[in-house]
Amino acid sequence: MEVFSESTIQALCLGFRYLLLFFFSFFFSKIFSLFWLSPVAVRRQLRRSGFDGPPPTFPLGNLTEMYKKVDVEIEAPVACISHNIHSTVFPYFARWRKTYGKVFIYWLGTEPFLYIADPEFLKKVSSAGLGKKWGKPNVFKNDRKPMFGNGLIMVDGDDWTHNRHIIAPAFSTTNLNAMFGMMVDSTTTMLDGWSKFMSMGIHEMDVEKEITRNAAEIIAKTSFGISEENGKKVFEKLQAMQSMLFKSNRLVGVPFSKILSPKKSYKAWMLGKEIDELLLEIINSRMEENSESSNGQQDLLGLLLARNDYKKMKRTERKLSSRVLVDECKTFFFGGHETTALALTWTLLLLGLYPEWQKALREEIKEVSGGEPLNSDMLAKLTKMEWVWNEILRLYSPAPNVQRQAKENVVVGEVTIPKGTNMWIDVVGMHHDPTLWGDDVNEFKPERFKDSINGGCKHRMGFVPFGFGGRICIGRNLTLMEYKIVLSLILCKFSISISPTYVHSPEIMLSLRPSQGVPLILHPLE
Ligand code: HEM
Repeated sequence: MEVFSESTIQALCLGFRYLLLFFFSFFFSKIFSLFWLSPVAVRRQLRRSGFDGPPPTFPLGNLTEMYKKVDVEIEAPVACISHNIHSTVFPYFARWRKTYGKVFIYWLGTEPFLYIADPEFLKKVSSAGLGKKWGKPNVFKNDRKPMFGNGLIMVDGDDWTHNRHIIAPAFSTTNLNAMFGMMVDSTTTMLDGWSKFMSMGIHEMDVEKEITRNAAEIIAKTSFGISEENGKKVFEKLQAMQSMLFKSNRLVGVPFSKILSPKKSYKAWMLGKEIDELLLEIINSRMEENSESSNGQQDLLGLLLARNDYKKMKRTERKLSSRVLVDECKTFFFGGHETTALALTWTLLLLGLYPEWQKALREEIKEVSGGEPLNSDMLAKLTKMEWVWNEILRLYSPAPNVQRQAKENVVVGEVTIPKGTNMWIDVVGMHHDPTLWGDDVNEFKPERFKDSINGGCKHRMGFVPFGFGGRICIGRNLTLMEYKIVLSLILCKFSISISPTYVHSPEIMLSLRPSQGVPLILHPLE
């Protein structure tokens, strides 16, 4: 018996075809609108507001020009080290600035970015961005997910306010002082290793590697109470992921770019998963113990876990999920060691280059400590060291840029920045701008910070190594303390000079790093 007549079946097939056609048209029109029409509308609006920039192509935006190979002259070692690094690390920005000025639009794929190297404009943006108008760019949240997840550095809105409020007490003076001993111990162990090498006649070493490992150990112990062995595992995997995600040019902002490099995306995802599992194990065992760290003070993980204790929670508060806990740990593990290690590494390089400053710092340490072991009160008196610290953060800012995204239309002075527009604040560009700092902008002159916390910069927003506004770096006091401890201990034990094998070629790999390491020659002091 026939259930459907032939004509009914034909009508059903036709209907199905129309449905499919409708579905595909709808899907493609959505994609077209999302990745083409909306960006074009944003571009028109920005141009109407007076922002120009290099013309983008679809779907790469300006990536082709950004990734164009430039003949970077690997600088001659040591004798010709120049601190004029902006056009080396951001050649495309240096080029575009000549044509379009210090504020212009460029495109990462189909994502509009407002490039900013004008502190006055940044000031206006910053004061217009109170509340929740500015957040972190979705394109980076997605791209850097395996690295930071929804940790403090990436999260926005109420979640950011909530998490920052919980985390801030971990950086109180009491907690920082309690970390002092651990920082000294880790560093002393590292330096004992250096002394052993020297007793075997080995005087040259790549200090970047050593300092980075030490900084990772310090953050693992002080913030999470993690054993050296577990800390090392997390550290190695994070390093592998960083190199995978940021070492080569990628199609950030290009629609479906992850599908275009499936192997890389899969590897990054796998590494992210392995780190998450390791951290989850650590979190669970801390939960079983007690939310207090072993030495009685509340470290970062202790605070996060205590916050999750039902007995201490307010009725309106939400519990932090395991996902959030893992993401915060990842964020702090990475953010907490890499930048500090780089600041120290660049410092050692420059102290090798300017022995008069090495001598001045050594004398200051001697004067402040009177030959006694360092303590936290002494650190505050190391003022010349603080000038050097600031000058390093100016010339070789470990965080070379800061980004934001307009979460709604934002009025900045006379212009409206449309919702969805990203901002790229070129920290290196501002720190090397002669109109802000004078003709000696590319010289190493720590004394410029002697009488001014801004180093004599003509605009207070021209020096922003730790970002600005409410989202200023939460770890800035911790990092300065670690910097002073590690540097003091090194300078008291060794003299530093630069190895003739050193090649000066700073590169951006998320942070600003020496691409070929920093081989130094060390000698024990009498
Ligand atoms: C020389 C060392 C450091 C530099 C140059 C540095 C730089 C920065 C910058 C520029 C920002 C602002 C990012 C933005 O606004 O988008 C930031 C935020 C942050 N930093 Fe640091 N940082 C350093 C050390 C540290 C340390 C030691 C930690 C942790 C122990 C840390 C944790 C964070 C976190 C969690 C944020 C996000 C804060 C928020 O959005 O509320 N940083 N850092």
